[in-house]
Amino acid sequence: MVAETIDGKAFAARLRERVGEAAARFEEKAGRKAGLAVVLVGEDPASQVYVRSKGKATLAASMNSFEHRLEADTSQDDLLALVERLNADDAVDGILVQLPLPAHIDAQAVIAAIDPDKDVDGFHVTNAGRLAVGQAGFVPCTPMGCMMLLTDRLGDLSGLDAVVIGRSNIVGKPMAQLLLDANATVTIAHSRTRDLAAVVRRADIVVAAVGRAEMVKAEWLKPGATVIDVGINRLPPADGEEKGRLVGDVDYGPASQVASAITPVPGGVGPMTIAVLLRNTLVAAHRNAGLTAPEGI
Ligand SMILES: Nc1nc(=O)c2c([nH]1)NC[C@@H]1CN(c3ccc(C(=O)N[C@@H](CCC(=O)O)C(=O)O)cc3)C=[N+]21
Repeated sequence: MVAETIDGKAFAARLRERVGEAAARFEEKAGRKAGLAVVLVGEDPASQVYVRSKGKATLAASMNSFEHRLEADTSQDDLLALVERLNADDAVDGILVQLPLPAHIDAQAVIAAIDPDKDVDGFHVTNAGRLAVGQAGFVPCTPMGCMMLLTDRLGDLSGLDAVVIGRSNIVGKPMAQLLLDANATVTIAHSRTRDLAAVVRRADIVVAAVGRAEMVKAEWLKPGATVIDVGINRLPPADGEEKGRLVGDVDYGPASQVASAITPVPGGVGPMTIAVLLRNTLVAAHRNAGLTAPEGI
């Protein structure tokens, strides 16, 4: 079997297009643009790349982008004060504080300071709680993007066996909850799981979110499984390369001979994360303006 590639990049481009059209209609109705504030502390090169691409995508979708770049030695109090200003700013519908933060800052305290109704990352405990009990709120962008790719590909997920590898608050746990809400039978595997290969072998759906390059092997997969690879890992440079290749958590080449469909890295889940962030921001804008968010974005 040769797996079909799930083109997250193309799917995300279509989603951004729809969000952009809806954002233009929002501007007509509300008399202002939707706005996303992104806060970056320090100079981590990878974070700078992400922040730049988020800013570009936000402007391209007819929304305002407010970028706040702070020195690496910014105090927690100064960062909290900025978050408070953004909470109070009516032009700001969504707030994203880029993670990871420098070690001297308590990331949980910063996330807790964000108004839950501007928390377009869905990281605030209020939104985690809303997801856990089935109330409307913001769902973390990466798992939401994975769900869109899965339902687009498979339709109804009822009764399917899903294995999520990884239990982070940002991806693994919310991913498992979304799959459960879609009536899949969900297993969360992690570093202490005994016989991971046997657990993965049962799965119709495998979501890999461990952050270890090419860890999930083709031999572990059930033939015909649908594989969503959340990992983005940079390999050490090979001979003659300046930078190492980007690879996922799944050993893509061999796995694509066993799976029926698989997301590539890059071009899979990553672009979906940004597209869902824009969607969440537009939903926040409608709520903040007292308007109902359109269906189907
Ligand atoms: N508060 C917060 N929210 C986040 O959502 C958040 C964050 N902090 N910190 C960093 C991670 C990482 N992240 C990515 C988003 C898009 C791609 C993406 O579009 N990747 C492309 C290109 C990869 C490349 O070439 O570097 C791809 O996979 O095809 C990747 C990674 C969001 N994050």
